[in-house]
Amino acid sequence: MSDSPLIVAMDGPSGTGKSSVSRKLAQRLDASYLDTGAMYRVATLQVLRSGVELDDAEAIAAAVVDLALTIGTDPTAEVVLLGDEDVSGEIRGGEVTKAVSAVSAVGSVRELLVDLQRQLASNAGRIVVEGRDIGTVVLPDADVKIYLTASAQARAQRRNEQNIAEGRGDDFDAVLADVERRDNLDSTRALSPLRPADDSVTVDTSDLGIDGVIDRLHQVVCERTGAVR
Ligand SMILES: Nc1ncnc2c1ncn2[C@@H]1O[C@H](COP(=O)(O)OP(=O)(O)OP(=O)(O)O)[C@@H](O)[C@H]1O
Ligand SMILES: Nc1ccn([C@H]2C[C@H](O)[C@@H](COP(=O)(O)O)O2)c(=O)n1
Repeated sequence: MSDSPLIVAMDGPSGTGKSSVSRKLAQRLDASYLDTGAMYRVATLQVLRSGVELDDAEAIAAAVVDLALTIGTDPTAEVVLLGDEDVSGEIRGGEVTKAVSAVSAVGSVRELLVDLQRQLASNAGRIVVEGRDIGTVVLPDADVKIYLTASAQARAQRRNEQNIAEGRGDDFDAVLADVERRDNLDSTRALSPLRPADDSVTVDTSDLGIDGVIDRLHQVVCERTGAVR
């Protein structure tokens, strides 16, 4: 068991496997895990419930001022609460997924959540943090920065298989269109757009299984930190 501080920033577009592999990598590294996408999804759920228009940035900002978000950092147990309500399932649904890029493009939403992300990371000591702007904006001094990529086709296929397994239907074309739409919105927005940090290591997961990706990422962390594997 290591107790030396370690921050791993994991960024990349939707469906590259960030959540699946970050959670397992964190366990292998004896570290905490933070899913920042889940935080933007909870903010989006609150915005949707408040009924404001998604093109009204001021109203979105007002809707999240009192966001009662609780997010766990234990990689073996997902905890995502809005107030006392477990919203871990609802935030993955189609309504939130469609709206999340619009809400996450609003500056005050980002300021609120980035502050919280930095606090959680600094309290954890050892942590894997995944999102879109972790290596570039949230934790620019992270010890290791990884940028996961995969073709849009591979990502849509994975997401569609996940939808089928979870009873959310089988519509590859719609899933691919949503993946491409979110890639475009996330990488072209004015604030903290999705892009690799200059000092990140890019890992293409298109032709790797989950275990192969985790082995590769563990190797990168060991190489970058000088740890023995
Ligand atoms: N290397 C892989 N090979 C096959 N399937 C994978 C691989 N990585 C992830 N998956 C599967 O792809 C789906 C999406 O993975 P995951 O949710 O981890 O991606 P993500 O990058 O976190 O996406 P998002 O940013 O949208 O949350 C899941 O069903 C996961 O099991
Ligand atoms: N650090 C982050 C994390 C996420 N987002 C936005 C962009 C995504 O489309 C959305 C949902 O993330 P996911 O659950 O798919 O990882 O949240 C962001 O802007 N910055």
